[in-house]
Amino acid sequence: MGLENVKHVVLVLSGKGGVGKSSVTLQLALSLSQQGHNVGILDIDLTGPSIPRLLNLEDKKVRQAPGGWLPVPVHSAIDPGQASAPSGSPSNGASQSSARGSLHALSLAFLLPSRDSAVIWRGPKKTAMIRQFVSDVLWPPNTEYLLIDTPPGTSDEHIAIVEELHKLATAMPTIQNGQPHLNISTPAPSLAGAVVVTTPQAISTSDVRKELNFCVKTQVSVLGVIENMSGYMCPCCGEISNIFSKGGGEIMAQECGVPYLGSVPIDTTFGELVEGVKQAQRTAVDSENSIPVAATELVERYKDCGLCKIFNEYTSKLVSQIGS
Ligand SMILES: Nc1ncnc2c1ncn2[C@@H]1O[C@H](COP(=O)(O)OP(=O)(O)OP(=O)(O)O)[C@@H](O)[C@H]1O
Repeated sequence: MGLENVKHVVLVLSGKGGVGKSSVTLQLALSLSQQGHNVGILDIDLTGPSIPRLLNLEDKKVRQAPGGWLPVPVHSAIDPGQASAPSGSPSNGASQSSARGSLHALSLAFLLPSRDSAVIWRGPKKTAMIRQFVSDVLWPPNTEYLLIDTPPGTSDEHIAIVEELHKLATAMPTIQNGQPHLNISTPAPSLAGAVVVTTPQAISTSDVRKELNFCVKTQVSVLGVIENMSGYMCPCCGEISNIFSKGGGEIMAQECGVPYLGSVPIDTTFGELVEGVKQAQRTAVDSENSIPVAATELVERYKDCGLCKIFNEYTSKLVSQIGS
């Protein structure tokens, strides 16, 4: 069985490419971590993985441990005691930061020889890879939320991941000494549901409706729709201009009878956060955990991004919806 250490699994889906699914996954993860939760990101976009790039971790490789693959650490947890430690105390940077949970990530990109390696796989190979991602990854103990970033559409990767997660949830008891035995030391994670990302335009919402149908057919509950790139927030005055129109995601959610989480404007500070890191900062390595400084500091720098407050609100809603 896999995912023993994971409590809740959330899929991030969209019908169209480029609508900001990976960006939403990343921001949900950063925001959950800021709220003190231990988080994992599993990137199952096998042919176009974006998570390593967004995390500034493109050159990292997965390590193999006796029981499976170890996901790449992005930042470690800081407990409330450490966070409030007086300045001048022995420091790993914790005294300047508030409490937070850990963040780890896994992507096929961390297993490929180079960042330009093309993945040209037919369905069965993709399905086998997804199965391995579910069964052979050693997520750290107490991983509360595993966010799964998916490719656009409803293809092999989606069918495979949902099948595997349903299999875990309905794991049959084994027979031991002639009696049915349920191994309660390896509890199954709950498939909490899906966050569905769209942009406001009809060209995106019409494809996202298919994604919602996929959820119905595969019995995945929809936690909420996010309308991304919903207007542009002026960095000077904060005023929002509706470049790609507005409200299409909310109307679609109403018509399909699923919850609407809210909208996310286009914000240039987010682009600067993930794209604007200079090469020197990308390659500078934090000696303590051998992760690029740009990645370990991402959660702190995200606090200055205009979208941080919005995502904090949406993750709080999700956390209370998912429950314990
Ligand atoms: N709200 C936003 N404000 C500013 N930039 C954004 C926003 N959302 C996404 N972007 C930018 O848009 C681009 C596409 O986003 P992203 O890679 O998350 O899309 P995707 O839906 O995951 O794409 P794919 O088709 O690869 O699955 C990225 O450069 C990202 O930084």
